[in-house]
This record gives sequence, structure tokens and C-alpha cells, in this order.
Amino acid sequence: MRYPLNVTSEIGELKTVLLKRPGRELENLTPDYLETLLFDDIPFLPAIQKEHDYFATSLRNQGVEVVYLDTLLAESILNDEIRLSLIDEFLSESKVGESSSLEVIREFLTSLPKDQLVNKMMEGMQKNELPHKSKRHLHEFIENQDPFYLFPMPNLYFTRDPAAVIGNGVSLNRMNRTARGRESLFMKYIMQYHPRFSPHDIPLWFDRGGAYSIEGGDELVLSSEVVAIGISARSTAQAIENLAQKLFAKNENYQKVMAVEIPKTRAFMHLDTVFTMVDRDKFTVHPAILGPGGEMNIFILERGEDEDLKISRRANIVDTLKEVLNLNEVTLIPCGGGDDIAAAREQWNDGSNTLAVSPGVVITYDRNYVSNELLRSHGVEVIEVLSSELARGRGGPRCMSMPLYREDL
Ligand SMILES: NC(=O)NCCC[C@H](N)C(=O)O
Repeated sequence: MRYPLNVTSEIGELKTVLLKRPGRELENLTPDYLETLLFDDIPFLPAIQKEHDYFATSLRNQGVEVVYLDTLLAESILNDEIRLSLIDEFLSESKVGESSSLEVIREFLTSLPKDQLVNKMMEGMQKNELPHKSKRHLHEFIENQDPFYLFPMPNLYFTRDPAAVIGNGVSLNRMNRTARGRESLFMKYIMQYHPRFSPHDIPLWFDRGGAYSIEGGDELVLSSEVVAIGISARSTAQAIENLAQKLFAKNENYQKVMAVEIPKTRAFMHLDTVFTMVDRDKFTVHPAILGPGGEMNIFILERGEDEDLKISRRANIVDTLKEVLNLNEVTLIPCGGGDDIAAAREQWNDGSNTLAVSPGVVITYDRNYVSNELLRSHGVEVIEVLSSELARGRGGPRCMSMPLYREDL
């Protein structure tokens, strides 16, 4: 059986990718919960599904195998023991505290066939879904209380963030925001129990149980030797150091982790919202992350003496990329062509967030016409996908995809 994971670059020919089709979890978004649930507007479900299907078809047209999160999770529930342990971990992480409601919800979830169980966990559970007679707590009778027992998981279609394949292993991420905390639990069960993965001894470069957060939008596999990781609003310096230590200890190919500090703002939540790799020597960048002379805070982590890491500082992204990737030239392609307004507008709608399907061939949102034309003028082949509703969740094609297998360069 072929080993199921291989990602040694951002641009090697994409063979298998994990997606999540937006579902009824988006119908549980209301204006009061948009900020908590990390959305800027409520997408129209049939339209966002149509756009997502278009994205999946564009990938298949490039010869990519598309697998879906909910299908893999349902296929991982192989017996009652796995079902019960998934339900218990999920409920505990959902913070369903009141004991009697907890028992009723647990029984209800346990009674569902596996595909419905998976959907219910993902779409959330409103309080009014439980039979009236099972209400035992005062707050359950009060109409204007929090309407959910189980909060919906509308960010699931951003499969990039809860886990990332690096080389032959996985970073199973501890999410920074409560709204996304449970997402990596699903990936844990898939890696542990799905027949596609469970027969293999898959190394974990990061485990979700720790105190420090890291998210896949910050994890960029630049080569078979170098990983770039954003120090961002979502990923902490401590988590990056932990990951580097495990990666260096267990995978002799990896030599360097390049930690790149970016501003901690909503628009730039992850490194991949402002910087992606499109070809061996070409990268998109949002100009606003560069200082006046192009400077940045970059740190190179390498194996040091004994268990320690050697950490050294760099200030220029182009020079650092040339150094770590052994390149003579590196081209940065500015989002929005460098025009202040176009750059801000297109970055907000994920103009720097490209998904490479092979070197120099990328999928982007159609709305970012300035950035797309600029990519083409640099010799990059651009495959545009629909983006009116998908963009409302603040993520682009890279955010919406978790590569499981890419050919080596
Ligand atoms: N890699 C990414 O930048 N993912 C986009 C995540 C968007 C989601 N609404 C979030 O705020 O986490």
C-alpha cells in the first residue's frame, strides 16, 4: 500500500487534496455570532456550494484526487468504541457542561448513523432541537440565551489550518481561536483510524494537546529541507520552536525552519494570506508586510548542540529565500500590483493566497484581477475560480485545501 502522505514543497505536482464542501454549518451563522465564528458575512449556501464544487472540479481537471473531510471522518468510525470516544472528546471540547443536557445530547448523537453524526457535529446543534421534556435547566427555558448546545463549525471549509502535511508527517494543530478548536480533533481521528492512514506509522511533528497554538495557514513547505512558518496572530513562537525540534529529531532531511514574523491583524491572520510560493523562484507577497526598505523580522532555526536549536536573525525576505533555497534570483510578485488600494482590496479577498497545482500553475480567486494579470505577466499560469461567497470567510484557494500528496520536485 502506497504511503499516503508526501509534501516536500508548496508547488510539486498536486496528486491528492483534502477539501470540505461548505454545508449546513453556514446556515447556523447569525449576525450576533459572526465575529466569534470568524466570518464577515453570511454566505448564501447554494451559491457557496456551487463555487466550492467549481473549485473541486478545477482541481480534478488538473488530475488531482479530491477527498472530503466529512467522508473520511465517517469512514474512520469503524466501530462503537471509536464512535463513543469521538463523541465524548467532541462533547468535552464543545464544553457542554450541564450534566443532564450532556447525557441527552450524548444519547442523541450516539443514536445517529455515522454520516448524520458527522454532519451534526459539524453543523452544530440548536437548543430547540432537543425534545422539550428533556429541558432541565433554567437557562434552557430562556429564549434569548445562547441558541446552541453545539456551536457550528463554519470554518471547516478552510481545511488548510487544522493540520498540515510536512514531508512524510503531520502537524496536528492546536488552533488559536475557540471557534476552530475542535477542527483538529477530526483530523486526529482520521489519521488514527481511517484505513488509508492507520496502517502507516505517521510521524507527528506537532500534537494538538499543548498550550501553544499553530495553524496550517502559517506552515509553508518551501522544499524537502526548509519549512517557513509565520509568527502571527494564530501561530506562536513557542509552538514553532516545538515543531522545529520534533521535525529535526525525526526527519533528517529537514535542515531549517524559517520563522517569519507578520503583523498580527485580522486581514493578515496567517502567513499564507500575505505570502505564497507559485514557482521555484517566484512568490506572491502583500507589500504591507515589508518595511520601508523591504525589511522583515525573520529567524532561521537549525539543529544546534545537543537538543538545543541554533537561532539566527535575518532582515530581508528575498536574500533569505535565496539563501535557504540556494537560488540566484527570487521574484516577489506584489498583490494588487503594488497599488495601495488595489493591494489592500485584493489582499482582503485573498489575492496573495494562491494554491499551486504544479510549478508555475496556480489556482486563484477570479475577483483579484490585478494580481492575476500580474502573475500571468510573470509567466505563471493562472486558473481562476469563482469567489463571491467563498471569500466571505476570509480565506482563498490555499486556505481551502490541505494537500496530502505532492510529487517531489
Ligand atoms: N489559511 C488561512 O488563512 N485560512 C483562512 C481562515 C479563515 C477563517 N475564517 C479564520 O478566521 O480562521
